[in-house]
Formats: sequence, C-alpha cells, structure tokens
Amino acid sequence: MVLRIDSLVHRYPNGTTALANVSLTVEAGERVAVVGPNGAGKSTLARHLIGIARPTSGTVEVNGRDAAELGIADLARSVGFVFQNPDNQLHAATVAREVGFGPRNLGFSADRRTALTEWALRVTGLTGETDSHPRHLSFSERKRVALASVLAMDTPIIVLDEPTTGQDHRSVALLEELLGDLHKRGKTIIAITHDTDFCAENFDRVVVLAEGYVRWDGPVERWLEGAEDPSESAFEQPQMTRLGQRLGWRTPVVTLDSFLDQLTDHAETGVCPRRPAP
Ligand SMILES: Nc1ncnc2c1ncn2[C@@H]1O[C@H](COP(=O)(O)OP(=O)(O)OP(=O)(O)O)[C@@H](O)[C@H]1O
Repeated sequence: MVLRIDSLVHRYPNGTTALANVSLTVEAGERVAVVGPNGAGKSTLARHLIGIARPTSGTVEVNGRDAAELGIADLARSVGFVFQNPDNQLHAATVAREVGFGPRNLGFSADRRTALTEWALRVTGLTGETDSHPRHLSFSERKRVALASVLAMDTPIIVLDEPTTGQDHRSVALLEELLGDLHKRGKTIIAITHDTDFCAENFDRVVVLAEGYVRWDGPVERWLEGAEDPSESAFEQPQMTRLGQRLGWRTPVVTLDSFLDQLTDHAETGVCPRRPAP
C-alpha cells in the first residue's frame, strides 16, 4: 500500500473545514481519479500528499511512513505533484534547467539525471525546446514542462491537478500515451480532474469527494454508468456514454474501446442499435 489516509481533517486558519473526515488507501500501481464539485477539498487533499498541508487531525502515510514525520524534501522522493497552474511551478531560465532541477536536487548521479531528463523531455514532446525560456512557451507547453520536471524526479507516486485543463488536443493525446507508459512502469497515478472523458479512458478507480468527505469510491465504469449519478456532482457523462444512450443502447458504454466493441456486436447480430432485439 503506497498511501493510507486515516480520518484526515483539515481546517484552515480562517475556520473553513476543507476536509471533514477522509479515509482512503491506494495500492501501488493504481490509477485513481479524484473528482468532486468546486470546494470539495480535492486540492487540499493533494497538498497533504506533498507535505505543504499538515493534518488538523488524522494521519497521512506515504510508503508506510507518517508524512507528518517527513520533511517536504523527503516526501518529494516519493510523491511528484504537477500543479494545475504551471506558473506556480516553473522558475528556471530554460526548459532543460527546469526539468534537470529536480533530479539534481534529489542528488541523483549524473548519468541518471541525464537519462531521466532526456526521457522526460522526450515523452512530453519538448526535446526541441530545451533552450527555450518556459515563459516564452504557450500555456499548454508550460504545463508539459511542469509535467516533465516532475517525471524527471522518478517518483513512485505522481499526482496531477487538472492535467487536461487548457491543454490542446495534441497535449492531451501525449498525456494519455504517457499515462499508459507510466502505468506499465508500475507508477501510482492520482489525478484531480473534472474531465469525465479523461477519467473514462485513463483511470480504473474514482474517488468522489464532496464537502470534505469521500462520498463514493469504486471502479470508474460503475461510477460513469450511474452508480453515482454524475448529474448530482455536476458532471457530464463521457461522450461515448452519451452517444450510446442516443443510439438507444441498453448496455452503457464508457470508453472508445467499449463503444467499438458494442458497435461490432450490433453489426454482427444485425440488430439495429436503435431497436431492442426481438
Ligand atoms: N488557503 C485557504 N484558506 C481558507 N480556505 C481555503 C483555502 N484554500 C481552500 N480553502 C477552502 O477550502 C475548501 C476546499 O478547497 P479546495 O481548494 O481543497 O477544494 P477543491 O475541491 O480543490 O476545489 P476546486 O475544484 O474549486 O479547486 C473550500 O471551501 C475553499 O474555499
């Protein structure tokens, strides 16, 4: 188990209770989407994972160690956090320096630093931008620089805050391919997101937070198929699900692959999707 959050309460100094009582465990290699309405406590929860927020009560364990006993630098070896706004994260004068900063700071050997930096730049499509100043890049590219700078730290856990917001189609496609690769490498991936298509295609488990509590926790398909009414959380169902419904399909589809499977079934049986089978 890489994360164990037990009865976590977070109250801000102004008295706002952002996390009322959150308990959650995450196994190594899981892909978890954390969803919920604005103000649900998602970002506050993520801040606990990197030690920039500390519990009012309750505990956060990362890799079997109480986060309260670990400094931010220690936690940075285990958890990489990609901020929603890359400008909160980028400080160096070139993309290469930005991406190289983390592995240097963690004391990795020169060879490992070079390999990780080159890999992170390649998989985020930034190899041609190594000498660019991050501020001269587009928002979408800056988000990829922030992602690359976290990847280069080679943490077992990667937390992404709204990774698809403000991203162009190419960047989302790159991100999805990368997430598949990270999953194969055994990384634990946690994303805070409002993007149900992104959830459907890239995550196995959904945790719904609302008003500082975990309201639902389970497989992404069950959530999207209505185990939790997405409309209650102000979520739009994935495009594939809505298209299946418009076609009158009885079995809900969630991903592009499941849509294509069902389309093939309908073609093979000769049953018109809009009409129920006799
Ligand atoms: N620094 C802060 N001081 C006081 N209250 C805060 C602070 N940051 C967040 N809050 C409040 O804590 C609650 C949870 O906020 P949080 O940002 O964690 O929610 P969220 O689910 O990430 O929301 P969003 O989707 O809008 O980013 C909200 O009521 C918010 O107004």
